[in-house]
Amino acid sequence: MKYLGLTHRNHTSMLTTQSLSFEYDEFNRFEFPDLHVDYGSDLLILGESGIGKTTLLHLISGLLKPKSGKISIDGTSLLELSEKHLDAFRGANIGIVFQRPHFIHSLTLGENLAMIQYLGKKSADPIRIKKVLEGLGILSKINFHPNLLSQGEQQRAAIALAVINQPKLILADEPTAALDDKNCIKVIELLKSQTKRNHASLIIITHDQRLKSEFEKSIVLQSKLESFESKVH
Ligand SMILES: Nc1ncnc2c1ncn2[C@@H]1O[C@H](COP(=O)(O)OP(=O)(O)OP(=O)(O)O)[C@@H](O)[C@H]1O
Repeated sequence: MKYLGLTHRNHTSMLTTQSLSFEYDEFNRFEFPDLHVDYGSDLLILGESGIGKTTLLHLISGLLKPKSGKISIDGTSLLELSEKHLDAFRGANIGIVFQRPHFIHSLTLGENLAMIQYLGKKSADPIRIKKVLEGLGILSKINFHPNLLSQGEQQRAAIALAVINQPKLILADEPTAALDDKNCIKVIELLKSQTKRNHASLIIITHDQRLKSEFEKSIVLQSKLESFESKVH
């Protein structure tokens, strides 16, 4: 495995991963490059379909357990947390923009956000909900059920779900895959501005080459258990 160092290893990292490996089966084995993402920084992780991008994102968020390696987020060693504490840690510190948004369809958009506050053990904060929706240009949809939102509105609502609890780390899985160029840039700008507003760090994983020019730091996952290459533009 080849890995060219990307960011500086230091104690200011929001996220560090070390020697992460994972396997689903003998055909799907992965060794991932070490990541270092500083507080307030962005990182783009590129790679073609099937290379292991979603797997890496699920490892970083604790949804999958690695075969070996270490993950530290804001100084907490993820793999040392019990299941219960891991769920609570994720709810409070990590916001995930999933490839397909995870809404509760029987609740309105506002109620979905209130539910995430509840699950993240945050106090109910309707003012914060309105502020986030306003920042994303969808405050008028607060009382709508998610299936009544357009695709672009659903994408923005997915960002609202990820940032509502002011997570320290925002992970976005293919947030622009289904979007035209104009909306692609818009969504990236929204993710970046929401990240900045929350003083958080942002990791985007994608095969969308259009995003390359939008980020200073990027990593390319090149092939399973072979070579990973990283670049700084
Ligand atoms: N539960 C599973 N069991 C076995 N193999 C799996 C499982 N989940 C994913 N894989 C395989 O692992 C590989 C990596 O999957 P992953 O979803 O991480 O790729 P990806 O880079 O995110 O792809 P895409 O860009 O298409 O979403 C794929 O070949 C996939 O078939």
